[in-house]
Amino acid sequence: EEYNEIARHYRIKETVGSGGFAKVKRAVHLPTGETVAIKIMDKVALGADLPRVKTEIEAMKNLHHHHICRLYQVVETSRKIFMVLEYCSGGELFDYIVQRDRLSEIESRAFFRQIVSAVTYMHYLGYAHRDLKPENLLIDDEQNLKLIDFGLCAKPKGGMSDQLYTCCGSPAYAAPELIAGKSYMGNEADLWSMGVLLYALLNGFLPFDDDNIGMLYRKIKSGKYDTPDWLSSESLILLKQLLQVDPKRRITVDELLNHVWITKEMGVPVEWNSKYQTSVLDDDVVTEMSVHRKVSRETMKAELEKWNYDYLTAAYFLLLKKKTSGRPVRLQMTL
Ligand SMILES: COc1cccc(Nc2ncc(-c3ccc(C(=O)NCC(=O)Nc4ccccc4)cc3)c(OCC3CCNCC3)n2)c1
Repeated sequence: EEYNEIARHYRIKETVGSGGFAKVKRAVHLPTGETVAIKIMDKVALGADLPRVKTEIEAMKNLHHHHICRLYQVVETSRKIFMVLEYCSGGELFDYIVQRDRLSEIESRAFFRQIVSAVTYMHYLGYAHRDLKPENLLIDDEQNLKLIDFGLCAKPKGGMSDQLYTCCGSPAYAAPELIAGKSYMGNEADLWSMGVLLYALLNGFLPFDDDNIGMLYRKIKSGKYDTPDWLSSESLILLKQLLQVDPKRRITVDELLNHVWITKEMGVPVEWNSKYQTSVLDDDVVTEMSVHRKVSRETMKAELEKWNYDYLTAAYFLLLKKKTSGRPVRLQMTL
């Protein structure tokens, strides 16, 4: 009976992944036919971590970016929290790299620019991610990356490093100042993780790796890593600026946006502003929904502008997604 409300509008399919507190299932939004991901969390299992989920949900309501996984709807029952999220049909960037051994500099640059766009957007809104790694970067059906935070680690800037031990998995992407237990700036730590990510894209393996956690920490703090001969000199320069052990000497997002490696063959700096403008409601979608619900456009607009993240918000975002993908803006069965 916990699934009744969610089952009214979604047909639940297979599990696509599970992590500490959550299980993620693929599902179909029945009124639009669109595929979504539903993250299911058990409130009892979450225990003291329940407030973190609420924080994350509020954060996601403010994070509207084409390279950040979108939240469509939240359903809370007595024992469960369901987050209806954007589904990425290409799976994890991690698997994509593993399948190809390593990516070319051209493909690495295309992906890395999207990561820079999403992270810069977050930082400008005052958020740090703290768990940037290929498992938290998903590929959508247009080969675009979508940043997620599966481990409930996204926190507003600044924070204690105990977050790392309690919620973030492998420290292979963690900045030296973070694992040293010092207080640290979330955005500086994100820049380090982006260095580890770029290294993983270009090489197909990690700059700092060891089965022994103590050895791994020593390698991270040393800041020394192998430089295979396929790396270009510009790649080496950028990696050196990102994987700077001293956070105060590390490159900043502003310097990253138009870095010579980032703009090479692209000609333009990274555009980090969001392509989504949620302030103005889309007329076609409002029309389809008001006709379907047999209410006036004004009534439907007023309802949508509450942004309750209920089934109306989900229908709106999913119809809008259909429209931008060139599919008909049509609602099927009763909404
Ligand atoms: C094709 O085969 C496949 C194979 C695999 C996956 C897919 N697709 C597919 N699509 C969508 C998801 C998903 C999206 C968002 C969230 C989430 O937790 N959002 C919350 C969120 O993003 N906060 C946030 C973001 C930025 C800043 C602040 C907060 C959770 C899951 C998924 O998950 C599967 C997991 C499995 C374990 N590793 C991580 C992904 N998988 C498809």
